[in-house]
Amino acid sequence: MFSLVSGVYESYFAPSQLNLLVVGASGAGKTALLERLKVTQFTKNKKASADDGTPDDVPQSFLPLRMRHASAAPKPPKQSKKHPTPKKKKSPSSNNNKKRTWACPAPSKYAKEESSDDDDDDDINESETTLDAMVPPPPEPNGLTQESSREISLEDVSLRDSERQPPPTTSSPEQDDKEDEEDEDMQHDLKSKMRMLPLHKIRPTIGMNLGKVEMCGAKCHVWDLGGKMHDLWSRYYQDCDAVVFVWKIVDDANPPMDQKNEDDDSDDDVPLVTAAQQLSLLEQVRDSIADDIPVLIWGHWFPQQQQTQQPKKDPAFQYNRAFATDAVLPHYHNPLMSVYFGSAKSGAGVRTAMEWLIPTAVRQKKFRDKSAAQNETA
Ligand SMILES: Nc1nc2c(ncn2[C@@H]2O[C@H](COP(=O)(O)OP(=O)(O)OP(=O)(O)O)[C@@H](O)[C@H]2O)c(=O)[nH]1
Ligand SMILES: [Mg+2]
Repeated sequence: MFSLVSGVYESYFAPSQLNLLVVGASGAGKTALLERLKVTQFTKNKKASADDGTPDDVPQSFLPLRMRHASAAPKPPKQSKKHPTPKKKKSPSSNNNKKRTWACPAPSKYAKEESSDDDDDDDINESETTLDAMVPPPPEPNGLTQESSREISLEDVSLRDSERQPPPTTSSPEQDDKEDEEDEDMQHDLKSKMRMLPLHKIRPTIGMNLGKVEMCGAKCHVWDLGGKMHDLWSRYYQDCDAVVFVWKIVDDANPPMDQKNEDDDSDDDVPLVTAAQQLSLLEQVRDSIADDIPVLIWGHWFPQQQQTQQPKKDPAFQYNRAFATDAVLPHYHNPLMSVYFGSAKSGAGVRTAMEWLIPTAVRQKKFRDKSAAQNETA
């Protein structure tokens, strides 16, 4: 009887849980986007509910081309609890009030194994985030155990963002703070009494940042992976429900002055990233992610890129040359892939983009769960 009641609750009333993977070239603005998500006010009636498009309602064009979970062991229809999280500790470098913890974003198949003393974490605090977490990636789909995965996991990386020295900057902290205050005026969809972490405090990610954000009624575990670790991204593909590919809008023929060359040894400057490199990365991700996983390409516009080496004659011309939709979207129509533009700094476009992605991901997840259950009974 209890299982029946809990099953009904899980199916119809419990909030959805999603694993959201954020990837993109180093310096593209993934962590900045994560920070923006935490302070963004989403539309109340955009809640992704169980009724938000049942699998039966999915048009033929939404049906997956490759069923990711069809051959794998079916997942439970819902994650009743969130991933196990070791005890939290404050990062020594933390200069704000956010909690910084070490965390393990274990794949959903291990969710059952977590202990009951994690219950106090079940309610996701939207402002709670695990920054700079060095975490073991999910196990390989080829049967590697977690232990063996750890041998080559991100834990092996000895550097932590928090242990680094701040980069040499041309502006003083006072100037940065003043700029941040000025930016307050142009914020979009900001939660009341909330303020985004200042951009100059965001360090390059070594490993992964785990953010827990509630968006459109879904509890999302946001995995923000370091761009320099793209060889390890594939470990997360199997267990994600949606992907955000952060595309920094650049003009290869006219790079901004404040970018550095790849050969520069310093990790702290924003690396030079070209459209060609990003396209190559995007192709790798797209080839590896199952077709039934929604992919949001987030075209990230950095205002300072207007300071290019050559004076621009026509901004519209330059913008069009920098980013053409044809370059990033496949030529076939895939309704599970979309491009949105905006800025993490101001929040412009963030709400709209996520209000497409999250309900789509919830619906796709329900479809996969139902298909997996059908395969099990067949
Ligand atoms: N002006 C401006 N700067 C931004 C914006 N987003 C990020 N930045 C800056 O760009 C730099 C890189 O941003 P990150 O969010 O750390 O980039 P990332 O993709 O997480 O990079 P990795 O962690 O190295 O993979 C930071 O110094 C930010 O301050 C933006 O919207 N506008
Ligand atoms: Mg980062």
